[in-house]
Amino acid sequence: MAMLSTSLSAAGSKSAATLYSPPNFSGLRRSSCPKLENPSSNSLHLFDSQLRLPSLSTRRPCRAVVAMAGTGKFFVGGNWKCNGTKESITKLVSDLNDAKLESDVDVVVAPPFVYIDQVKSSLTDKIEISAQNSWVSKGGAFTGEISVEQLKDIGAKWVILGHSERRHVIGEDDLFIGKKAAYALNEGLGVIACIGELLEDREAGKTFEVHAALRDWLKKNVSDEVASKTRIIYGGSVNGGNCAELAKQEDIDGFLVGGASLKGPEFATIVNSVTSKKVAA
Ligand SMILES: O=C[C@H](O)COP(=O)(O)O
Repeated sequence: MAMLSTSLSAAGSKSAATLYSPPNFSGLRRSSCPKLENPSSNSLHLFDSQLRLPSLSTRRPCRAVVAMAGTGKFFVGGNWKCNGTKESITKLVSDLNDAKLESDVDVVVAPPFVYIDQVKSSLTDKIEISAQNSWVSKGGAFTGEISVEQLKDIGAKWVILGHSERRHVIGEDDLFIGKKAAYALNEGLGVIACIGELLEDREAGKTFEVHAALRDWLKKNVSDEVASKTRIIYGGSVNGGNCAELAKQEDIDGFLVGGASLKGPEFATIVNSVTSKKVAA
């Protein structure tokens, strides 16, 4: 498997939909977007830290206004991973509070557990808080774990599950991640579920095919409504320089950003890349 890159933001789930009272979603997808002339050379790759985006300049612009899936809102999550100190996080929160963010974007940040309370009490309420993990069931004698109930108690609205770093470094598997996701959703926490594509798909530039296949899978195995409501977001070296081009792509309903989310102004640029999605080429 490749490193994490594709995530399902499960805001379409019943529980999360209740939490966020989504407005009328159109669920419209572009149907007339022309195919890339040379998908293998033009397509984006999902990458780890060694790999970088290929040039996007040869990508043929899509002459269509993109209608977002899900709530109709772009979704940008900042995964701070195991980074930060009280001091650096104070600065990051201050930069985010000062930033001008497009209003029609769901913005979420995921600090390390120990800083959630600090962030929650100092960050603008326009940005919601996510955890980076949660326990698979109700809390109890599970040393070192954090329960969904505790996350809700401290004000978190989301949790990232299935991140490749937890799959490959910690050893979590699909079954365990699936149980965690089910528990969190059932308890009313939004889930950002991460699904890595195969390395050979990534290297063949099939990232967008993976996104489309995910949507098709949901359609066939769950329902048209869930397929339409689920936001499929992209993660993997998204930054201030490549976000606008990435945002235009069909079946990219937002981003999960790692390193670039640690810099407030750059993260704001990524959030505001939604404007490029709204512009008809
Ligand atoms: O959770 C985020 C992904 O692992 C991407 O991280 P990155 O933007 O630092 O490549």
